[in-house]
Amino acid sequence: MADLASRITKPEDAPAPAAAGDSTTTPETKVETAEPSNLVENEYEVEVKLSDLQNDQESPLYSVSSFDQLGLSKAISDGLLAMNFKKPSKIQERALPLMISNPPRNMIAQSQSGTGKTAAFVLTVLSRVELSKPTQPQALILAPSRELARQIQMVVQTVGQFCENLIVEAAIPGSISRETGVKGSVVVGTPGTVMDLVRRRQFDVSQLKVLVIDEADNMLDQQGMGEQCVRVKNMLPKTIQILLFSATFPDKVLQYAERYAPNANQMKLKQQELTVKGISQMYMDCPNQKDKYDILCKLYGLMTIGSSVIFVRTRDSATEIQRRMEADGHKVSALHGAYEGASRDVLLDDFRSGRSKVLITTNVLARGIDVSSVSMVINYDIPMKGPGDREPDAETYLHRIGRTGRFGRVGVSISFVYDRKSFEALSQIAEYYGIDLIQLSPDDWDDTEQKVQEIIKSSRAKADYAPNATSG
Ligand SMILES: Nc1ncnc2c1ncn2[C@@H]1O[C@H](COP(=O)(O)OP(=O)(O)OP(=O)(O)O)[C@@H](O)[C@H]1O
Repeated sequence: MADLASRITKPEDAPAPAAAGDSTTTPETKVETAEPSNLVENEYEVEVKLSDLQNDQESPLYSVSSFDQLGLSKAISDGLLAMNFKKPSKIQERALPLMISNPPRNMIAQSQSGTGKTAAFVLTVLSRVELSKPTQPQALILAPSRELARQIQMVVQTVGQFCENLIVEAAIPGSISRETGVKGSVVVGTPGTVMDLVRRRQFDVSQLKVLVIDEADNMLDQQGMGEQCVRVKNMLPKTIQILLFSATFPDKVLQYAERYAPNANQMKLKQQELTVKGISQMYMDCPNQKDKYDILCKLYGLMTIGSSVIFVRTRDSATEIQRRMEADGHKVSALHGAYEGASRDVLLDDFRSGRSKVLITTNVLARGIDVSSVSMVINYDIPMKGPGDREPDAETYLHRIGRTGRFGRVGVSISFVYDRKSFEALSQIAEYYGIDLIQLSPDDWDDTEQKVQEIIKSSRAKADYAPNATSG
């Protein structure tokens, strides 16, 4: 099978694990291979500090300025200080001045997963809100899932903790009382619920100044929530400032985004710049479909060193794997769309706090979810899209693995392949981003364990340098 994939490398050609958080800058960047074993050791002995990364021009966390230079109010700056945000990341430093300047201008902004896009738009929103009108909705942030909407709501509240009278409401199923309607200056919601609230006249959108769409490529996709987002926009004031954010903007969606947010400033990345180097991307060559489950169980010990997310294709397989793993004595949780909202909230809260360490889920949590203790992501099924799941879904792959390696941390992703279709799909994804995947073999468990463990352990060591060990 190896001839199918020039991008998939055997262990002996594998690059040494990357230093935490610096971004891939060129497609062919490889670690020197003269003495690979030494290089690997060196990587783990040298601890990379967040401040070093933020001084490294190649890193997406690099910036030359401080938050003080960005013209934010004292209350907002105090919020950032309380969160221990010392310096902006690249996207924050570059996009913020464009977004908060007047007259307001639209923005389409792309930056790698885990590089602080949320704070970039949250700071803009907080800069625009008049706190003297605390119950008048002035900013609307849309996200694709209830979990992401709740997480963003929490970030707005945390950054805005010193903004007096700031009320941040979540517009997700079951959160807004019919009697009162929406009564906050900042509203974070999912498109369907927002549309219902506006139609029922429970959400006064007449004074909205900013519309943010997070995960915008996914949200504007005509196969997904595109139509709903257009309807929401049509209900809003024509002068509203529109900010579109994502780690991925495939060309087709970008053209559409440019129409949705006309005359926008743009910050774009090249395809080969999208992967985060702190994530060591590996793949497990499973003998067949049936063996995937046993291999997963064998990995269980490694998965619980930090926290892990296992992505599967369907709700049914999430439930089935959970059932089998629990029957085999493993402690895991499953979260997907079939659960009702309140139980989803409890499940994710348990995972955030570390009460549960292994989460089995579908694409519902592929995007945006920020749990910094996640050190491993498993693609139990390679993400596919299109009719009959024919094409590899490169965007979803990137968002899924981006649940680890947050803001300069390191992590591991392991994608399971077992037949020609899954192998080819993964090869195409690797080719698309210009990445070299490291092969793991189920026949050499010592080697597998060593490779994965080294990285996970170094991620724990580096957690000391990170500003907030578990956030969101
Ligand atoms: N300037 C900063 N200094 C320190 N930590 C930061 C800074 N900005 C953001 N962070 C932290 O980095 C983590 C990742 O940020 P965030 O969730 O906004 O990433 P993102 O770019 O939106 O990722 P994704 O594409 O996965 O949605 C969060 O835990 C956040 O608190």
